[in-house]
Amino acid sequence: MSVIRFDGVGHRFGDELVVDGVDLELTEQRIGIVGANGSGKSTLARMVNGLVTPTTGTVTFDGLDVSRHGREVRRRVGFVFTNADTQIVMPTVREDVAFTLRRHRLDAATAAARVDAVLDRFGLAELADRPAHRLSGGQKQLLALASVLVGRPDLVIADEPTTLLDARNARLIAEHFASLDEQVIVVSHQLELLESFDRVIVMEAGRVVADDVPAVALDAYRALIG
Ligand SMILES: Nc1ncnc2c1ncn2[C@@H]1O[C@H](COP(=O)(O)OP(=O)(O)OP(=O)(O)O)[C@@H](O)[C@H]1O
Repeated sequence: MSVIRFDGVGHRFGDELVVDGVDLELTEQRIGIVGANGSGKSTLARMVNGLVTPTTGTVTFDGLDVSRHGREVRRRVGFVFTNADTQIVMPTVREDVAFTLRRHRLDAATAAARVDAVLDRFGLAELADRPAHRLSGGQKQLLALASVLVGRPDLVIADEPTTLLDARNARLIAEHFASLDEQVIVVSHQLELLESFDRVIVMEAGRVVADDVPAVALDAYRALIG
């Protein structure tokens, strides 16, 4: 597993301090982040692959300072957003997954085989030639995950990947996240999704207020929100 370190990390948007003095060393395979709305979870997650730069302190991924080596880190760290529509860039399902590989310098046959394998893995093979924007919400989220995983990242970060889905699709996506071989960091309000994880971090007003195995951290969070 990769090692993600936060050393004295803070982030301000204007006058608002949204992440405040965070020190963390993350080495587990499945890491969850929970917290109330506006507690800084998304900002923290986005700092791991340089989508947001810390105002103070440093974030490193396997020793690489993310602020200085953003491109290299982003090659190894995939990001799945809440709204899969924002991630679809190509007309069809197959083209959208293949788009991730455009800079991987693979020959056409190898790239096609990798795309087919990931479409199969997520039950998208039959939809390969469909317009990506016309998939259901659950299928779009699977497509977003497939498009990230085809690039074989070391780490996948997902920011509330089930929020826009109905209960059935939320469960399906949750099961996928719980069974990935890759290292994952998942921000979620769906606490059941994180119960089988290795570690859960609880954020409150930009600070880490609990950091433990899920049974302990999720109880601390439930107590916090009453
Ligand atoms: N680009 C931005 N510009 C200005 N303020 C921002 C920006 N992004 C986030 N914020 C503010 O930073 C604070 C933390 O936001 P963040 O999205 O990290 O919280 P969160 O815990 O993920 O919340 P939620 O559960 O609602 O998604 C909020 O007050 C938010 O309004």
